[in-house]
Amino acid sequence: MKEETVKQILNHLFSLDMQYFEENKVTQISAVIKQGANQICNELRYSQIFDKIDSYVYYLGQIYFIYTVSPTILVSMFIFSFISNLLIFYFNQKQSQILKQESEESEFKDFALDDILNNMLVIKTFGTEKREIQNLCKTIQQNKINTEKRQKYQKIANIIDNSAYDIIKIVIILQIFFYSGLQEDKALFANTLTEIIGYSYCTFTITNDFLKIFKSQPQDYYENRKKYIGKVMKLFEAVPKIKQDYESSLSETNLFQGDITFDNVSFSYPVSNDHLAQMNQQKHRDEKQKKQQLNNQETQQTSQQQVLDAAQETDSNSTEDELKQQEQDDEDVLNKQQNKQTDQLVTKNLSFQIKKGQFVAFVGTSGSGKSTIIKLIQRFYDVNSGAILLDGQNIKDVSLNKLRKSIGLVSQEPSLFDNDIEYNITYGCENDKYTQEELKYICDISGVSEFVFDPKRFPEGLKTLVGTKGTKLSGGQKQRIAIARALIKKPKILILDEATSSLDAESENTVQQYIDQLVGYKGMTIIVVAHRLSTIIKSDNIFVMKKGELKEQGTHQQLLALNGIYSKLVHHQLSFQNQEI
Ligand SMILES: Nc1ncnc2c1ncn2[C@@H]1O[C@H](COP(=O)(O)OP(=O)(O)OP(=O)(O)O)[C@@H](O)[C@H]1O
Repeated sequence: MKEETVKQILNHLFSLDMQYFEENKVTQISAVIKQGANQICNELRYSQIFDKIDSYVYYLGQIYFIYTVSPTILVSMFIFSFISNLLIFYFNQKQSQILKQESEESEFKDFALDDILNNMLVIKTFGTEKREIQNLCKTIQQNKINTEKRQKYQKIANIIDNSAYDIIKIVIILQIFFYSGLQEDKALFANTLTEIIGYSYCTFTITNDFLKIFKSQPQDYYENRKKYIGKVMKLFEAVPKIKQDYESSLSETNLFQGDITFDNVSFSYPVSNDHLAQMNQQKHRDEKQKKQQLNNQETQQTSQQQVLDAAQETDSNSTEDELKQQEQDDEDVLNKQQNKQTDQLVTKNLSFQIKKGQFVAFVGTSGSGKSTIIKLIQRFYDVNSGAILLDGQNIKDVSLNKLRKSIGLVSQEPSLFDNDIEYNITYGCENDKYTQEELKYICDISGVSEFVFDPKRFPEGLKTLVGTKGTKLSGGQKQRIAIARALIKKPKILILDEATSSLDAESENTVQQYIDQLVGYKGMTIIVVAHRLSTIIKSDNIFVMKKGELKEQGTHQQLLALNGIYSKLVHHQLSFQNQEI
């Protein structure tokens, strides 16, 4: 049941576009899935209460019997059952309030722990181990206090639960003795004693179930439901702006050939929910300030000139009208911005062409939009205006699967799966469709063979486990595995997004040599985003970006001769390197 729920959630997650994952923390999504799946399963179990209809029919018979013997006994049984159940629910409620807090804290503790593990390097560099331990201990301590409190309430609820049933029995016995004193047929009355005591559980169970539906437990239950299932439902409310079609399969011949055209492309990032929330908060703060100012203004005006009251009132009314109008305008702007883009264009009227088999590079200052262009080519986002064409087809009109299968990406910090090297390299091969010769060849051209087949350092060869996020490998090794992983899927376009910029000079040189050898490989188009200009000197075309605009383009020599932005960048880097030396 749980697997099915998790599967449905994951299916939905995979249907969402990259924007969702750029806006939401991975750890939070993971917690929602885990807790939400549990709650959904509980809900399904809870609905089994309605399966008890049979038992209720049976209880009704028992109630009727007690009623015929003595309605007073029946009423007193209900009253006692009701009171004791209320008490039990009260303590259960207390318990679950704390449980809720406890689970929030434990969720927070998990995030804190994840954060520590993900930032181990930063913590060690800054020497903040002690502070991290103290912070985590504080959370754990608070968690412990709440657990103790919850256990106390649990004990009280258990005591009442156990004794309530006995108290009801005593009450029945006392009442029957009282009645038997009045009844003539004492023997008959005594006979019913055992039967009524035997039936006493029915009022207890009925009131308990009744309260479960209408009183505190369902409330707590729905609280939790709101908390976790609500979040899961919210997750299901998220709709992809770009439909994902990861299920369709394609043959290699159907892939794009690698001609890319940007035709007057302008783009700005969509407004994120966080940003919207911030804007809302700012809007409320501004409103408050305006109202305060308006009040001050009114008080001042009244005390200064009473004669002009009437005229002033008109004025202040008009100010109020203006304020209302302003508020309305603000709201309109906010509404318009929902599901819309920010005003800040990240690329502006961008037009260029990349021909099949070319080796091109994007350079420019930080924030000039280079990585955004890469995201747009992969259609992680849709453009505001203009069009991106692949082999002459607008990418909006083609299958996303075909687009993504045609592209191999190597990013700055490639993420590897906690498995062996072979698994990571062949990750993109559908149904393990690859031969050992193919794998060996890919390892050779990507530079993986250079280290992986060294029996001293890698006795397990391709079966060497890489560790979580590839921690057992160096940056250069990880990068070469990422290149091999991209190449084995035979992409028509290979994108290297600052693939070597986080490496040291030596590793960068090694990786760069292998990248250089790939130029012209099977007519593959190679797009490089580079900071170090020495790595792109041989490219067929260099696009120079500044503040989202394409300022220059040409070969290294042509751009140097132009003596423009590129030439300045080159000289800047050269003087910087000389200084370093
Ligand atoms: N997911 C995002 N949401 C909103 N704005 C973004 C997002 N990603 C990037 N930006 C903004 O878009 C602009 C261009 O960023 P981009 O990453 O494309 O630049 P870049 O040239 O690749 O920079 P760098 O060389 O530093 O990596 C920047 O102003 C950046 O703040």
